[in-house]
Amino acid sequence: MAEAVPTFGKPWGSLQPSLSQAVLDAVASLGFEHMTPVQEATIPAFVQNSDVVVEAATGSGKTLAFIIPVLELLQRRKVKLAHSDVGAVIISPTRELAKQIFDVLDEVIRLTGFEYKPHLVVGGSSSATNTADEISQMKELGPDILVGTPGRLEDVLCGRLKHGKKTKSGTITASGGVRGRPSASASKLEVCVLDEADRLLDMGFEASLTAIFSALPKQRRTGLFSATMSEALSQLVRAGLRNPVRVQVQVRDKNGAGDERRVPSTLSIRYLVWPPDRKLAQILRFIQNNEPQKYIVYFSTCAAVDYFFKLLQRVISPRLTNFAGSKKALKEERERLKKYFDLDFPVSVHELHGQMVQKKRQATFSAFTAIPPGEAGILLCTDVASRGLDIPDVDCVIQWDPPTDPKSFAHRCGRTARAGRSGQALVFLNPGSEETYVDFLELRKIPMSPADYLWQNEDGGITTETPEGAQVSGRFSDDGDESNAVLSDASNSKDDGEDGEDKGESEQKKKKKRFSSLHIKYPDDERSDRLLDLMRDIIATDRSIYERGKLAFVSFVQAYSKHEATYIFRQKELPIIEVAKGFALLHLPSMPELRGRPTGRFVRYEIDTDTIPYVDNKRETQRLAKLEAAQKEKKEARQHKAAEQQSEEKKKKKKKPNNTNAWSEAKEAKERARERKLKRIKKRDAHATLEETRLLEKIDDPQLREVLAKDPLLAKRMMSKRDKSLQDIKLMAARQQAKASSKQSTQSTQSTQSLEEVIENAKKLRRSKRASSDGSSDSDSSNEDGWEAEARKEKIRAIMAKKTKRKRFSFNPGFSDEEAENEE
Ligand SMILES: Nc1ncnc2c1ncn2[C@@H]1O[C@H](COP(=O)(O)OP(=O)(O)OP(=O)(O)O)[C@@H](O)[C@H]1O
Repeated sequence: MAEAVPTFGKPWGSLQPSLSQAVLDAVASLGFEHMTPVQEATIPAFVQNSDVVVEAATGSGKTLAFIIPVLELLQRRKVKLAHSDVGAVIISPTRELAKQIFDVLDEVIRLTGFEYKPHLVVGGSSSATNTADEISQMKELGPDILVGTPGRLEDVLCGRLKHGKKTKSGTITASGGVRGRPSASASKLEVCVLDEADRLLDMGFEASLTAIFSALPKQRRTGLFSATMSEALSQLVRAGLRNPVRVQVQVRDKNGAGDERRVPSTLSIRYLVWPPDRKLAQILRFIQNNEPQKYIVYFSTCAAVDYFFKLLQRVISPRLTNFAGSKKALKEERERLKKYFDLDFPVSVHELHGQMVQKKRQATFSAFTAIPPGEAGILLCTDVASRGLDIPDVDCVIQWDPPTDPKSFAHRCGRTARAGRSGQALVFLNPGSEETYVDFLELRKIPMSPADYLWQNEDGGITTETPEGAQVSGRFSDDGDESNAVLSDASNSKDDGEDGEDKGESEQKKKKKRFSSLHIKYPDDERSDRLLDLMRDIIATDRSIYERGKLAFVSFVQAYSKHEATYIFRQKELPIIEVAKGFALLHLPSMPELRGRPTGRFVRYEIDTDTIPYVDNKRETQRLAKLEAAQKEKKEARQHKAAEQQSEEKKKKKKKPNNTNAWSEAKEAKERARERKLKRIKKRDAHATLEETRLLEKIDDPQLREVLAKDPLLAKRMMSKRDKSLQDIKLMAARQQAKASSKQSTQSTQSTQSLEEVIENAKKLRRSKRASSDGSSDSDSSNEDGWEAEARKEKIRAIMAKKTKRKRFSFNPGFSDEEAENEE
């Protein structure tokens, strides 16, 4: 059932089937004369035993759209519930929302006079004892309706896990688990409601929900409620609901005309595309420019909330308790701040995020809700407070940056303009691809229009007029071109050309203007810069803010990469230096995201960060003591290192002469070895000479002796016992010598000739010997030639050998082998 309905519907009494009188009286006591469209469409279907899936804008009255059917269905039961039986379960993703639903339910029950006992079942107890106490209290009470978060409801309805481990998503780990007894019985349950159902799945509660469903009877009514639906939710609908009635409430403008939208028609959403270092000044100017009202400012991380909470507390309401200095100094600081932020009404600052303990969260929520008219309040929070929270009279929602989950955008804005009241929302976008976010939301039926940039005059007054002569210095974006366009052309002419123009053309124009700001040079806002300088001065006096600032910036940059719409929020295009300036950082932290970015535009605050004190005296004393100890330790470590280095050097020095000794020793050893070798050579030479002399002495023939003396090699060969053929030569030579002595011949030549003859004869003799042994008489001239050549070679080798040092002892051991070869 999809219906297009106006903002308010029919009177409560017109509903069919009609509601019980007690319920009608209760809504009348609440001051609600008419149903809202979602109530009008949902209550009859739910009461008539249909499962329902309801999608309606924020603040449209969904809570009563399920609370009333829950009470009516329980009223229609014929059998009363036993003490331990639960008749209805309402599941919510966060504790705050569960508490809020519980409060509305409790109030309506009180007003109806029904005797149902509601009970709140949420996590957050700090100890097991507390949990045990809660369970025993619950058992004693015997509640009929449970309102809670999935994890704790699972414990109550399925039994608490005694052994084993539950994972974040509620499943039990492989080690298995043993559950205790359930604290309440759901076997008679009539109705189960899942509020912010898509969020329940987004937060990973699927396993817990499955466990809870398994403990509920199949014959029950189930209702899913949310302002946004997702594909996962459709799956859950298919799995857990039977023939559900779908209620989708479409919102049109106040006259019931125009385009369908997903946000209330009374909500005006604006965006501001400016460099991110102007956000803080814009927020303060926005507060100053309006009547006292309630603001919610959303940040993407807990650390950012924590930091800006501390900083704004100091800026907006500096007190002696959060100020390190004298009364006079505090007065002076207040005066300085007044120049940039001057209000004639009180403003309180509050924080709410998931890392705060439950008690503090609840206290903040109550304090912010209780801000009286005429006072302003700023609640800084994360998306923990984006869903379902019904804080009365929130006039404006500001988003420091768009949410990582685009679905949260409508929920954040929906904290204002609730139940027909008007409200404003403002979102800051960085120039560049983030401007596409406007079209992205338009496609999701969330229309936005551009906001005015607020300037501050020297007298402190706020204006939308760009100051005359505002300097346009440098280009903001690292990627932009050098176009001379000035932002005022785009931002301050948001309504230009709208009237009387064709819509399509106007859309084109709007888009063109938006994207043109990519290349726009932004006029300097000196007062915004001076305000940031003042913030830095403040931070430099308060260590707790300084430390939070670094964490906040790092967490912000890291969260930026987690945006689901990655094509819009590109880490590379994030103007990170301007973001750091906007966080009023004293210096840039070292982080990978800053690598390769031009950091020249960031001016480091001149301070030794060790000197930044904590305002809290006790903490500062502890820090100083720690610092001193650390410095002492550092000094000692330095001294120790220096001493180590010295001893190392000493050792090296000692080793050096040792090394020289070793080297010289080696040199000496080498020298000695060489000498020994030379000695050996000499000895061998002497021995060889002695040998030669002895051999020569054995030769009787003086001529031969003379020849052989000149050719020691030949002599050696002739004398060698191994060389039989040469022995023969010797004998032959002796015989020839004897014959020749009788003949007359010239002495010098004859002796040589006779030697040649001797050799020739020896050859002949050998040939004849071989021939006789072989039985062959063939002479072999080639053999003769080979022999001669060999003899000559031998002589040359000997001469060569003479030339070397080792001529006398280095007879080539292979020579005889070679000769033997030739012999063969
Ligand atoms: N019939 C009605 N007439 C006037 N005001 C109503 C009516 N029903 C509910 N309201 C008021 O409207 C406000 C928003 O209601 P509720 O919190 O139920 O909205 P919701 O649709 O659940 O919003 P969200 O999606 O943000 O959770 C509440 O302050 C509530 O008191």
